[in-house]
Amino acid sequence: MKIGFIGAGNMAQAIIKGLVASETVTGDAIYLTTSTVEHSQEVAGQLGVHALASNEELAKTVDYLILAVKPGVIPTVLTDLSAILSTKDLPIISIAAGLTLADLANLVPTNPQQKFIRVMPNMNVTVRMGVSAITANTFVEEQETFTAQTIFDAVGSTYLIAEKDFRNFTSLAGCSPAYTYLFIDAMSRAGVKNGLPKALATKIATEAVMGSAALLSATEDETPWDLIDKVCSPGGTTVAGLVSLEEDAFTATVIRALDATIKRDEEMTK
Ligand SMILES: NC(=O)C1=CN([C@@H]2O[C@H](COP(=O)(O)OP(=O)(O)OC[C@H]3O[C@@H](n4cnc5c(N)ncnc54)[C@H](O)[C@@H]3O)[C@@H](O)[C@H]2O)C=CC1
Ligand SMILES: O=C(O)[C@@H]1CCC=N1
Repeated sequence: MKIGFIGAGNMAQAIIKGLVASETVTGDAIYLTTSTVEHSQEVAGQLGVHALASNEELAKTVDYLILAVKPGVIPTVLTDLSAILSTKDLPIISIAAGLTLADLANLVPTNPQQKFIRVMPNMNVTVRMGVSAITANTFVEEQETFTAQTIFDAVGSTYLIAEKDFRNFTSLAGCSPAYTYLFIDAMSRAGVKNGLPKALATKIATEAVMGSAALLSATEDETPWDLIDKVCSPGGTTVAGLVSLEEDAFTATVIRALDATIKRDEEMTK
């Protein structure tokens, strides 16, 4: 199976690295294009995959096509592929935020039965701990959805969800690595304020967050609040910090931030 990536920036590179590391496909089965041939060759060389000269050539070559360009670039890319898509049965996977299956279908008027699969991954695919949502239009066969799932299972976990839940999923998984890094960095700055070197403080905060997530993930029937209670010694240090966080509306602030991502996704769809 040959997989093609149109666009090879943050996300495509993360997926390719994870896919190759998982040995689901070899670098030899992966093809990419970027905005210039020189850049494509440079990135492909770094990743050990093939660069092709144009998006048209890529679409002719591969069995599955992954659109990994910014959402605003997708209309141009699909218009350029219109002729090929009218003759070739080529499932297209889009990872773009804010573009629905219906939006994508409207961009390929030459093939009213064009197969589109929508995936919302996150950056953690780089270390094969991504969380990806998958949905497909009615023209996609079960086996093809399964193949898309296999690609993203190789770089983390996948959830087949209804398209109506994509925005919610994007806020919880697609965007949240950025918020988690912000939290880690904030803790690390506190460490610096109180005398530790930045690199050491960041390493400690990162490992603390990683271990906390691993513990929560490993517990079968405990909620985050059950674990919070276990960390808070009566009259101790943690509860003092917890009260301070909630005085500053930590939970409400996070919910407001995720609501903002959903609102932005809605705006991008219009
Ligand atoms: N960055 C993230 O954490 C996530 C991003 N996404 C989605 O992934 C997509 C890509 O995002 P990033 O990788 O962050 O963007 P990026 O800006 O890092 O990469 C975009 C790539 O597209 C290439 N490109 C631009 N025009 C092109 C054209 N006409 N033909 C071929 N290649 C072209 C650029 O050279 C670059 O390699 C977006 O649609 C975004 O919504 C989805 C989930 C997470
Ligand atoms: O910021 C964005 O729009 C993309 C989608 C999810 C993560 N990054």
